[in-house]
Formats: sequence, structure tokens, C-alpha cells
Amino acid sequence: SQLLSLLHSMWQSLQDSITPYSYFDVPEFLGSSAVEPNDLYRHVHLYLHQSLLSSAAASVSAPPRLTLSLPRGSVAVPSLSLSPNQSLEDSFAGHRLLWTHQADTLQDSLEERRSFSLRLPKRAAAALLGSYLSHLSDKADHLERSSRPRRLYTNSPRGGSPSWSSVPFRHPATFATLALDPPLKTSLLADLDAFAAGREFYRRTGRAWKRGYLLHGPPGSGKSSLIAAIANHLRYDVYDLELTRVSHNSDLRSLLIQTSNRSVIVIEDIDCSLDLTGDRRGTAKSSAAALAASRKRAARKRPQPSISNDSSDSEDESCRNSNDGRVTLSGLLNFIDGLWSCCGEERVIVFTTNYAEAVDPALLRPGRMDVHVRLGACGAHAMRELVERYVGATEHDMLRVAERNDSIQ
Ligand SMILES: Nc1ncnc2c1ncn2[C@@H]1O[C@H](COP(=O)(O)OP(=O)(O)OP(=O)(O)O)[C@@H](O)[C@H]1O
Repeated sequence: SQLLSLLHSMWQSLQDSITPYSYFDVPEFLGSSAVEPNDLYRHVHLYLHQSLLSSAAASVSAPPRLTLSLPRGSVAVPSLSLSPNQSLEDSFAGHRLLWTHQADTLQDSLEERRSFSLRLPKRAAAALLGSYLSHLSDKADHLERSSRPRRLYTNSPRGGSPSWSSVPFRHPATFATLALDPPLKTSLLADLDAFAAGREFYRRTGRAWKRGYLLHGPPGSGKSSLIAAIANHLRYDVYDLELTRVSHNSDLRSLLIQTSNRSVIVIEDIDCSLDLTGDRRGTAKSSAAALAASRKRAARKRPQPSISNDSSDSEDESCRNSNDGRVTLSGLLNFIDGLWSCCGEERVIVFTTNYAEAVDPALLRPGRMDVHVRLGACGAHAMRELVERYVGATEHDMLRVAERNDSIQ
């Protein structure tokens, strides 16, 4: 048997010396017609585009192709790709791999059939292929995310079938432009990054991949700007859900199902809706909170939000009957953390309020909104940033006021 295994390894070495590589073909389209694109081809294209941009491009023999393409969405993106029959070397786990771009013009047609060919060391191919392709797809996915045009959605008015309409999302606020006290900024960024990288964590723990943020603070304290900064940081779409336009829980569900993965879903001024909850239940709310919410409603001249509460078993039936609104608190809770919250991945749900004390406790319960962010008066550090950015000065009366406030607190 020793002789046999010796012969076997000699035979393998001989084969390896004749054909030491394995080759894999990645065509642009699946099947014979150019209809169904191959996602892996797109990923390889993006991955090599990035490699060509980096210093590795120096090792390419012929000049790469530079094209302007519309890969997804409506924004043209310049893209670098290998010219036909040009190769680019890559290394992974200590092995050298070679990508070659192949382009053949079909007979009797001007159509070009393109594919990438991957060359791997034969002995390592089986162990290498899976992990290399998932490394490549992760990188391509990241690139795709960071270059994709994003949109701001709002839900259609009541009456018709619930749907979203959208415009390009181009809000300029970022964590760099937002003046926040450093510990808050650092912890928010860390939280968002951990969330975005949390696929494995959420899978392992059996939890829906979503995170709830409650932003509270007086008008103008930066809640909307923070939402934009969150969306820009994560490169997510934004769904601005106007609850007053939603007639039924079923419409709420339908809207949720239509939202895409990697999105921020925003419900602003949640306190206005929840104040009605209190009225309808007949339970006494803090008069200050009720006053605050009604003041705000009046100021905004909004239609009456149509949220009611059906989460409590002891709900007064007559109140339920007198309730002409059919989006209920339990519908909203289901939206946040019930079964329906799981029909998608990578969702950040943000509620804003000017009066946290006016928000129904059911929404504030620990675990429901994961992160509560209070945005108050500008601290000295944030004020210094703003003064420098807006006035270009390091001294200002407002800065002294902020410093005095900080020292009193
Ligand atoms: N921390 C901040 N850093 C930079 N700019 C800020 C900050 N906070 C507020 N602003 C500026 O103040 C203005 C109002 O902010 P924003 O609309 O985000 O407040 P808001 O809390 O959402 O207000 P409202 O409760 O009325 O909706 C914006 O122009 C924004 O640029």
C-alpha cells in the first residue's frame, strides 16, 4: 500500500507539473441568451475595478478599459475594467490567482460575449474557491453599497392603495458636519458600525436585523439632521412614514413589506400620535405632556393622526368603537418588533419626538427602541464647532453662553 500511495503522489505531481492550474469561467449572462445577468460576473467586475484603481494596477500589462456605465440606478459611474484577454493577478491566503477577461465577438453578429476566467493553483482550488469567492463578493457588495444612488421615500396619501413615492436622497448632513458632543458622536458611530457589521450576530442570536432609535429634544435640536447623518453614514435609503396618511394596520404592514433592505424608516413626532392614544383610552396623561403635544399639533396644523391603542387587554370597548382611526398602537408595535418586523434586513427604525414624556410608555419600554438619544441645548464643544464652521472664529458670545451653561449643569 505504501508503494501504491507513493505511485499515487508521483502521478499527482506529474499531473500538476503538466496542468498545475484549475480554471473557472464566470460568464456575463446565464444561459445562452443575454437576458439573465450573472451576479457573480458583476461582483468580479466591481472587485477588479477596485483592484485596478489600487496600486495592484501597476502590474497590468495593457491599459485597462475606462467606461461610463449605468450599473444600477440613474447615476453614471466611471468604471475601470480589464481589456479583452488582459489578466490581473490577485493573491489570497498565500496563493496567487489570475483573472483574465475574455471577450469573443459572436459570428454573424456584432455582439460581444464576455466572461472572466479565474486561474487557481490546482492543489488548493477546492479549499480556496469558496472562501475566495465570498471574500470577493463581500468586497463587491461593500463597493456597490457605497456607490449606489439612494432615495428618500414618502408614503402615498390615504385612500388609494398604500405605496411609496421617492426622490433622490441628497441630504448633506453627515457626522462630520453635525456638531455633537464627542462622547455622543463616538458612541453613535460605534453603535451604527456594529449594527451594520452585525449580520452574523443577528443570525446567531435569532433576532431580526434591525435597530430602533428614539431621538428626542426640542425643535431645532438636530433630530432630522441626525437622521440624515445616520442614513449617509450607513448609505441606506430613507422611508419617511407619515402615519396620518395610513388608514389601517394592514396598510402599515403593506408599506413595511415594500421597504427595501438597508433602510432607515422614520416616524417623526410620534408624541402627537400617542397623545391621542391617551385621550382615547381615557387615561389621564401628564397635563404638561398633553398640552405640549396639542400645542405642537396646532402649530403644525396637521390632520389628526389616526393612531389608537389596542395593546391593552383592559381597553375600554366604547373607546374602541368611537375610534374612527384604524392604525393601532399594537399595529405599530408589531411593525417595530413583532412578526412583521422581520420581513427584511438591516433596518434602522427611528422615532422622533419633541416631548419624550408624552410618548406612550409601551414604545419606551427597554428593548423596544434600542437607543434613546437626547438632543438638547448645544454644549460648549458642539458650539465651538458651529462657531468655527459658520463664523470662522474661535471666540463668540454664544460660545461663552454655552460654556457657562455647561459649567452650571
Ligand atoms: N448638532 C447640530 N449640528 C449642526 N447643525 C445643527 C445641529 N442641530 C441643529 N442644526 C441645524 O439646525 C437646523 C434645524 O435642525 P433639525 O431640522 O435637524 O432639527 P429638528 O430637531 O429635527 O427640528 P424639529 O423638531 O423642528 O423637526 C438645521 O438647519 C440644522 O442644520
